[in-house]
Amino acid sequence: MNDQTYQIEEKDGNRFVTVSNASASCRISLFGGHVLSFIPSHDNRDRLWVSPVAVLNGERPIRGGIPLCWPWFSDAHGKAKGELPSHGFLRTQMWDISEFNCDGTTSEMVLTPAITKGPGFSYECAVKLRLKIASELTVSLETTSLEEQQAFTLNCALHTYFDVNNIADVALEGLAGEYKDKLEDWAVKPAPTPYTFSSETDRIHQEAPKTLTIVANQSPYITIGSAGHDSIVVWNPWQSAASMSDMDAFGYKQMLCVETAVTNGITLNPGDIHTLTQVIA
Ligand SMILES: O=P(O)(O)OC[C@H]1O[C@@H](O)[C@H](O)[C@@H](O)[C@@H]1O
Repeated sequence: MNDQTYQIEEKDGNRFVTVSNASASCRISLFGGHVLSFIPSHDNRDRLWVSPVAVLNGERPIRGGIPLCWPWFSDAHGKAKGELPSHGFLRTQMWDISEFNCDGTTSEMVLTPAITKGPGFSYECAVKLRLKIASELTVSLETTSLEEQQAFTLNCALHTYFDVNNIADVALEGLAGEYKDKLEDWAVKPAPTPYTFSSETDRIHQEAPKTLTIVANQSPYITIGSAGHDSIVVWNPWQSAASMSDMDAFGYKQMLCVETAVTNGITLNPGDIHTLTQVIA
């Protein structure tokens, strides 16, 4: 293993990995297998947002970066709300680095979680998070069924918080068709055109385009590629941020979650591999 181009810092009971190469740098919390920043060298601007008051010591999920949702999305775990953790249990456990390679301009890292079974999910499987850090960041959450006979179904998401500087200047391009509005009891509505933001937003889009663009001040700023998904989730808590202990009251102005997700269930037969990928360019 070439460990010359990443550093590990231990802090508050957590471990943070910084990967740097000629193209970009990327910081990862091993608690959650959670990408915290992605900074391309050409403009030195972080494409990801982390709340200034995020809890990073492992006591709760990290508000910002790329939380991993698995094996269920939100509270869709089949039990009463609150009985099992929102978004599953990958984002609240320690991960290990199992592979690393760097050729100077591209770094590839594979992370593995300690636990893949728990209350609410009892199937045999292996999970890997593959990161490719270059001028683009490619994040792939891979699930392999190790079951011998039975099939199982899961949901998952790359719940990315993009740093948008000022939400009032932002439009999201590429979404069409209908979405389910969590804020209005899952009412089905058409995607707005233009897709801008002026209030709390919590939507599951049923059309799952491969490419979306975050436009800032009428210029394309971030391109989001997606694969292995059936939905796109768009979330901004707006003033509800004021009631979140790990977000400041105006934090919503700087962030937009655009999540590459499976929310309708993917069924894996024995030996099947599912890969959910997001590419941030
Ligand atoms: O606070 P959490 O568990 O990280 O979830 C944040 C948000 O995540 C989004 O994906 C959900 O659609 C929202 O309903 C939820 O509030």
